[in-house]
Amino acid sequence: MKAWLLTGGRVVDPAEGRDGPADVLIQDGKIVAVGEAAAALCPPDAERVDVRGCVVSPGWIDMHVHLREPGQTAKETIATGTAAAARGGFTCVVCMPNTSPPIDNAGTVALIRQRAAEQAHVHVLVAGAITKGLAGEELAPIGGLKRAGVVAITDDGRCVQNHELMRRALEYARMFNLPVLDHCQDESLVSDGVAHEGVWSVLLGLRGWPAVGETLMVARDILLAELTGCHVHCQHLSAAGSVALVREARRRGIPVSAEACPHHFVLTDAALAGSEKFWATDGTGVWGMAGRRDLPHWPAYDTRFKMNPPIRSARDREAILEGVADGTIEVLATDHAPHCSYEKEVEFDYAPFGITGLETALPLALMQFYHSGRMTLADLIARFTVGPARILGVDKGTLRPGAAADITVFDPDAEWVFTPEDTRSKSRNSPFYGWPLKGRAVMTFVAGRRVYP
Ligand SMILES: NC(=O)N[C@@H](CC(=O)O)C(=O)O
Ligand SMILES: [Zn+2]
Ligand SMILES: [Zn+2]
Repeated sequence: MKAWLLTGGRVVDPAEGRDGPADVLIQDGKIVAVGEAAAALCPPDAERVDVRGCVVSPGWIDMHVHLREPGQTAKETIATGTAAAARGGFTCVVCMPNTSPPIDNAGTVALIRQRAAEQAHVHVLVAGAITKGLAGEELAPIGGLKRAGVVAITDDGRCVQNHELMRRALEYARMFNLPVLDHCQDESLVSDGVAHEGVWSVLLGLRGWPAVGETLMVARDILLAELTGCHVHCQHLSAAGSVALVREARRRGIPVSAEACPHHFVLTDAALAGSEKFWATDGTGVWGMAGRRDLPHWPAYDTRFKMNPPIRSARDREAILEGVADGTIEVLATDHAPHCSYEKEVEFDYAPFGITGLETALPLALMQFYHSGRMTLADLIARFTVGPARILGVDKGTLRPGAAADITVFDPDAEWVFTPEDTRSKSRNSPFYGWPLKGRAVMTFVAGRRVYP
């Protein structure tokens, strides 16, 4: 296996408390040395790459991805989804179980792991279901799922409504040392809502989806985490009230964590009224966008802005930004949710929820947190590395010598524009086409192999 020497980059490894210029030597799939020793130990046939101006980071982990296998391969496959991940700077993804059939038994876990071993460009970790068929009625075989290799359980896309069943799920998950990831959503409050319940849903005539529909279930999960001692991780937080509850619960030492997604820390519900209204009312919230003339245009009711949970008010977005910056929200994840064009090209009401995200998360996170001055680079990188690694209990997210060489090299200042022609995903449902982006993955290594470019 080829050896690599990455020279002159800024190595930022929050796990090791390292931030500064250093060379990195990769050999036999592992990190061999970082710093002075790297050049000294470098074998003569190693490929040397000058990465001056770039950041060398532990490989980024995206713990919320829909790869759509088995059963929905018109939207995405393990091969295309992980190619998009590699290109976006991710070296590891956790795939969600809302496939067809769902990942609620050991056989399906084995199938995905085998296909991933053959076809994936990055590591694929599997999340199993909490309940059979994600139906919320009967527990899935949690012990069997664990033995088959899942790293967590979730009914993502759905939320277990029955609190007693959820309590038992947490008790089992704790026995098997699995975190429970929850798509926090009270179905009776959300009902058939399609857009954040607020001024824009009223003006646009879209059925409202109240923030409390999420926050109520976050509260339930905190109480059950306290009762059972099981780690509960709240997925894709979107509402200010949810952030406040998680902050307070973590202060009390309850085993709860949370993630946020780029669309919730970049967009607001004004985007549903079209680009003119969005930029007029909220454009200044996105770092570097104020006053720019090269911004894209989109019409009102554009279904690329429809996702679950919905993009919310400017106040909610601000709370998410604060929560990420102060560590309440320990993880950033994409919730990459590909859908076919024919499914999205319908009236807003009828379109499926979800947007792609693997190829734009890195620049959007850099813009909103690093270029804006809200966070240091090390703290931001931690949200994509040590954060998810800790919650999933996996030995990843560091450049320590001896660790597997999963590495993300990115240029934090590269300016570029994402286009639909240019994606590696099978789907085209990103709201961020045409946006002036800042920051780009330039090279991705998985277990010492270059997987991008
Ligand atoms: N986020 C979404 O809007 N959609 C996801 C489901 C989910 O993550 O809840 C999907 O599978 O399409
Ligand atoms: Zn979800
Ligand atoms: Zn999801």
